[in-house]
Amino acid sequence: MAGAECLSSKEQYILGEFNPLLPEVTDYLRKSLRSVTHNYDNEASKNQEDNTCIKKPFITDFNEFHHDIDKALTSLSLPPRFTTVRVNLLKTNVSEAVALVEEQLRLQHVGKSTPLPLVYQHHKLPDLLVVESHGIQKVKPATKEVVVGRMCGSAVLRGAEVFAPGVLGATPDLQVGDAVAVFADLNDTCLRGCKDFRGSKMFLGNGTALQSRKELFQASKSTGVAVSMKEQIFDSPSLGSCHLNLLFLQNLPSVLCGHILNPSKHMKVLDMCAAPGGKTTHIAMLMCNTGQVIAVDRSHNKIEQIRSNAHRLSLTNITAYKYDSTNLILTSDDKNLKSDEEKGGEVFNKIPSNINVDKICSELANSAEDLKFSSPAPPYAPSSFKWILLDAPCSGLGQRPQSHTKTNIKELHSFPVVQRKLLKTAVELLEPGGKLVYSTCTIVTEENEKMVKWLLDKFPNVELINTTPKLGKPGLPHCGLTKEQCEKVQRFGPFPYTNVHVQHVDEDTIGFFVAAFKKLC
Ligand SMILES: C[S@@+](CC[C@H](N)C(=O)[O-])C[C@H]1O[C@@H](n2cnc3c(N)ncnc32)[C@H](O)[C@@H]1O
Repeated sequence: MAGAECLSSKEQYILGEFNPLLPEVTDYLRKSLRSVTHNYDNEASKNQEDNTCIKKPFITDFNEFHHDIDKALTSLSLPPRFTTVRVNLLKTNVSEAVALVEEQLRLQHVGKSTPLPLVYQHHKLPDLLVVESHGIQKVKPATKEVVVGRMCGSAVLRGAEVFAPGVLGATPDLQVGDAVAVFADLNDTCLRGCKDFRGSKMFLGNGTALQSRKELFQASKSTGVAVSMKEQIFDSPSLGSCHLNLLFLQNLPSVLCGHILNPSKHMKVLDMCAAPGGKTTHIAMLMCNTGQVIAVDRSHNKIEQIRSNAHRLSLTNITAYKYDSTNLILTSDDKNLKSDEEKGGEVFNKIPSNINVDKICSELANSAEDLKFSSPAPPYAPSSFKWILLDAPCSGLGQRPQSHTKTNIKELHSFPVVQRKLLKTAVELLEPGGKLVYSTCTIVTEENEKMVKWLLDKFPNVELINTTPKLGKPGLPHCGLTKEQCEKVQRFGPFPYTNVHVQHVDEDTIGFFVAAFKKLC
């Protein structure tokens, strides 16, 4: 495997220098993505032989990518160097938000030798701040160590502290105040309470222990911050708990989705796979807290997350339902049922308990338009919505950073099946003239370009429309879409570089794909 380490051949891994995917998944992607570029080359050379005009590659980045897909996949083990934060413009403005973030960064930066990260408004998304950090740093591991799980490790790489439940192992004599090196267990082999972990691990940085070994492992349930990070090998800012009602940490392409959907105020929007509510709350904010965003997710616990995020951002135009979105269409049996519970939907009160209900009612009364929404529970009649977002469950292979991802080929093949069911439902629920936005956070063509092709073939009454603003690259060629169609969708990653010299925020994001459709009749 050129340019990428295979997990298992080594004990200690270096950030950004290994491919986190299973070998079988790497092979699958190598074929899928390489055949795309090879086909392109074949076509180009055929044109040359025919003496017709030579087609210029319309995806220039993939020229370079073509030569080293394996290297590009190693970028998945690195976090993006640019952290993006959405501003709740209903509660603050961009310059105030920049000042708040800068203040937070100054507090975190005490004692560090690197310059403060830059903070600025995104060049095309008015509600997005970019925090530009310095990427990989040289840090020498402290002698004592703690080992954390992969999820906790990814969070630390994106600027989080180490929380006690994420800690798996620690040096025997660990005391409060000790300097500790933090490692991530890459193969899930570290047992809780381990004293000297020898499995595959990656150094994340040094911190100060806020809990002793005894506190971490003797208590039945350890909570709170276990290690406060001081020097990270990747200097992502820690903004996760900062000004929770004003700022929302969100990846750039996710924020793009809300802008592409661009719903009108006082209208009704369906978010079919909504939890934890990042895009739902953005859409609700873009609608200035008017109208109604119906947020559906099939997981009960995750519905609570939508509710809590809506609450934290003071958004009252979101109604969340636990429901399987593949069954969202009203059938004749459903019509005979009366209550929401009978219909199978679990309703979550859209007004959080500590919000002044009288005030909200009087605000709503001022907006007669809003009153027409009486929180209808699913299922819904066909053609019920003018705006639908389907941020589909996907293989997630664009997420960054990833460490030793467990997704296997069987799982990879399962996602297009559910995506097709959800897309079919979405098209039925869309009213003629309505807009559907489809997105995934994966780089797999079967879930992206090829899914768009499937939809267009299956539903002749649906048209692919342009997505704006343009921040991503066009879709990949030779997946069934024409050049014009490729230019309408947006693809982010995998990027053909693995280091921190990327200059532009739009070229160092998670892997993502977004397409938009209009229903004609
Ligand atoms: C990519 S995540 C959505 C992220 C979300 N849109 C956000 O921006 O915060 C996909 C979600 O789809 C949900 N899901 C998967 N299958 C579903 C189904 N059949 N019906 C409804 N939700 C489903 C999962 O529980 C998961 O929360």
